[in-house]
Amino acid sequence: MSNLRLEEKQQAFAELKEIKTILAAKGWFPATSGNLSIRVGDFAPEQFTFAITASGKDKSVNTPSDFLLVDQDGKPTDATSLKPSAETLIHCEIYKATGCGAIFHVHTVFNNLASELFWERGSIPVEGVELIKAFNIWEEDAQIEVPILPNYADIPRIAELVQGAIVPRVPGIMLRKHGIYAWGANAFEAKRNLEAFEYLFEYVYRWELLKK
Ligand SMILES: CSCCC(=O)C(=O)COP(=O)(O)O
Ligand SMILES: [Zn+2]
Repeated sequence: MSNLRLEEKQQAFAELKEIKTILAAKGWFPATSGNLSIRVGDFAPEQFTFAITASGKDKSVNTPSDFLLVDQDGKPTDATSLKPSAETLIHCEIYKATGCGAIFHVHTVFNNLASELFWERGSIPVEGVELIKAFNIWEEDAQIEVPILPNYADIPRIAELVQGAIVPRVPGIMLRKHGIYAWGANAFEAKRNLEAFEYLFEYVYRWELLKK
C-alpha cells in the first residue's frame, strides 16, 4: 500500500471512529445495528474505494478492528479477516448514484415509525419545517418527500432499487421498519443530514399523532 493510501485510510478510519462515538452516545446503534462509511481517494462510478464498519460489531465500543476498506463492488481491498457490513451493497449503490463522500445508516424508533406510517404513500412527507434547510433547501415552506424502500431480507434486491429511488435534493432513503441511510459530500455533511432526518422524522410522527 502506498504511503498516501495508508494516510488516507488512517484518516478515514479516525473520522469513522469519531462519528461512531458521537452517534453511539445518542443511542443510535441499538443491538449492533447501523453502519457507517467514508469514501477514500478519487471517485469514478466504475472505480472507487471506501472505508466501512465491519459487520456485527457493537458500534458503541471502539476496537482496533472496527473498519476495513472495500471497493466499488463491496469487496475488501486488502487481506483481512473482517467482514464488511452486511449492507455494504447499499452503500455501493448510493456512492455510484450520488458521488457522495460519506454515508451513515442508523436504526431509530422514530425513523421506523415514520416509515411505517407512510409506507403506502411510498415516501415520508415533510413540509415547512425549518430544519429542511440543513439539506441546503432554502425556499419558504419547502416540501420534501423522503423515499421509502421495502426491507427485503436479500440485500442485493434492495440495492438494485436504490438508484431509481434517490430524489436529487433529498440526501437520504428509508428502508421500511429498518432505518435511514443519509449521505453528504463529506462526514460533516452526512452527519448534519442524518441529524436533520432524525429530527424531522420525530416531528412528523408526533405531528401526525397530535392531529388525530
Ligand atoms: C441487528 S442489526 C441487523 C443488521 C442491520 O440492519 C445493520 O444495520 C447492521 O448490520 P452490519 O452488518 O452493518 O453490522
Ligand atoms: Zn441496518
